[in-house]
Amino acid sequence: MHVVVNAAQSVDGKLATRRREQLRISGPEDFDRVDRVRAAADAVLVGVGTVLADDPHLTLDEEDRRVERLRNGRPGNPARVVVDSTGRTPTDARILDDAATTYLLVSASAPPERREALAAAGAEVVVVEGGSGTERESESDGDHVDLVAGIHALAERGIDRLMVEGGGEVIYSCFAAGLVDELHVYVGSMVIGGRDAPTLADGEGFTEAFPRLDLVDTERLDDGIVLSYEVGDGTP
Ligand SMILES: NC(=O)C1=CN([C@@H]2O[C@H](COP(=O)(O)OP(=O)(O)OC[C@H]3O[C@@H](n4cnc5c(N)ncnc54)[C@H](OP(=O)(O)O)[C@@H]3O)[C@@H](O)[C@H]2O)C=CC1
Ligand SMILES: Nc1nc(O)c(N)c(N[C@@H]2O[C@H](COP(=O)(O)O)[C@@H](O)[C@H]2O)n1
Repeated sequence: MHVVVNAAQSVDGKLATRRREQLRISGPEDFDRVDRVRAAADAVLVGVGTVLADDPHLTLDEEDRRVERLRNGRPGNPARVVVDSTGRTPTDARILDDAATTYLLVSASAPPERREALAAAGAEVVVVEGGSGTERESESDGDHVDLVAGIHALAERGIDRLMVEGGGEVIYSCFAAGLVDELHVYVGSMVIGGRDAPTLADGEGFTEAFPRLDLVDTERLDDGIVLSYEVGDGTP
């Protein structure tokens, strides 16, 4: 599985305001780049925090890209994935419409009535049991979905290239589990501020063994810049 993380942040590293409302940091050129990255992916993943805050759709904007995917024997839109331990995704969330397959990765503790309600609303509910048996070590804290096992479950469903769009909690967990291969960050020319505003990587934070990144490209788009990294093996 190849995992690409993409997000947009302010110069001070925030993904949104302290109110956690959706904020357009990217401009049209960057949103077009994001659409290209989505089009190349088999699935786009977000955390339930992003679903609750943004009610995203996570489909392609550009019809030509959908047509090209269909011509190549792929679904018109990439699948959508939400990591949602207890099934908090609202049953009327936009992500549950029929524009694409939507996998909800829940943990074994998700109440059966929530699983049933979400399946009835159109989700493919996948109960992720901890311990994936892959070479990458499980980083589950017991409460959240075990991302390593979750990625394994997605791979079993034919997903080879996964785009992670956030938010900060999930991006941190992906790094902590050693799952990230590429990181693309759009830095918009703005300051958001706020100690409680979400950042690119929240969670517990690292105190050692910081993931090391190789800067492989920079591109000026709109009034900001895209920083593209490959993720190293942890050796400084
Ligand atoms: N500018 C940008 O590019 C983007 C901005 N955003 C913004 O980010 C904010 C949302 O981010 P954030 O609050 O961090 O939420 P996330 O989208 O990262 O979702 C976090 C939630 O996902 C669930 N989860 C399940 N498994 C895991 C796991 N292994 N690791 C971490 N989380 C897990 C948890 O809820 P539970 O315990 O219930 O399962 C957790 O609270 C919003 O304000 C949104 O607008 C979001 C995406 C992109
Ligand atoms: N790349 C990027 N730039 C921004 O400025 C953003 N606010 C986001 N947010 C992400 O995009 C999702 C919305 O997708 P839809 O337009 O609904 O398809 C949102 O949920 C964030 O993941 N991204």
